[in-house]
Amino acid sequence: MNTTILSHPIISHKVTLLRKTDTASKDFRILVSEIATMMAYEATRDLELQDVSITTPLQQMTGKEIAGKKLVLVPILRAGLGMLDGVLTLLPSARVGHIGLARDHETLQPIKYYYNMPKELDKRDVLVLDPMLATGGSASAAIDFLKADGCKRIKLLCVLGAPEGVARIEKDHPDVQIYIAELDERLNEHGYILPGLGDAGDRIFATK
Ligand SMILES: O=P(O)(O)OC[C@H]1O[C@H](OP(=O)(O)OP(=O)(O)O)[C@H](O)[C@@H]1O
Ligand SMILES: O=c1cc[nH]c(=O)[nH]1
Ligand SMILES: [Mg+2]
Repeated sequence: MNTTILSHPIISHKVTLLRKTDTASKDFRILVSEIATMMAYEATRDLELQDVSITTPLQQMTGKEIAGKKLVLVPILRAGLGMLDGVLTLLPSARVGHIGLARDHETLQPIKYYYNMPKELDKRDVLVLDPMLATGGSASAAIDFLKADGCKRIKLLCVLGAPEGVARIEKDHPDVQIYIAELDERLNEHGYILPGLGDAGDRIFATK
């Protein structure tokens, strides 16, 4: 299984606050960002290190630093933008690409309306950011576009995942490592995650 469910009391506490109907957009944004920082911490556990010679105030030593390859963060618009600053807190030198996708309300198919990536994607590791993995259609399409651009190492970070979405990514993209904060129960007839948190984009940007 390529899916890691982050199991941490602080994350659970923050996800519960996110889910509550009466959590205002201002607080919702802060919580998504904080959860994203913690998810990025877990998703970067295997970053390559290299030795570096440094001098402390007392002596010389060989320390460790992150080896050269720059990461690319790819939020799926809109809701993925809510995770971006939180991940950049941990990885301030990362490059950022954007994919705009909106689910058609009837068919639930993702419609692409924007795509802009940094150069040399084939040489970089990519973290795709989207708080919601529902049917998995949007994340799967985003990963298709990135692979078509040469990406070889992709991780997907989502706050909530439905079993249907996790299964879809594991089937379409078995090479992609998935990180979710919590695995929910199922989708409803409109493709919303249950118990879920509603429409993440609308809650982040106060559009409803
Ligand atoms: O797994 P799926 O079934 O594809 O659903 C998940 C997608 O739906 C939401 O985006 P939405 O289409 O609502 O766009 P928004 O971020 O602009 O609100 C969410 O942020 C994901 O991108
Ligand atoms: O529950 C869901 C499903 C898709 N997109 C959302 O924002 N929420
Ligand atoms: Mg939305």
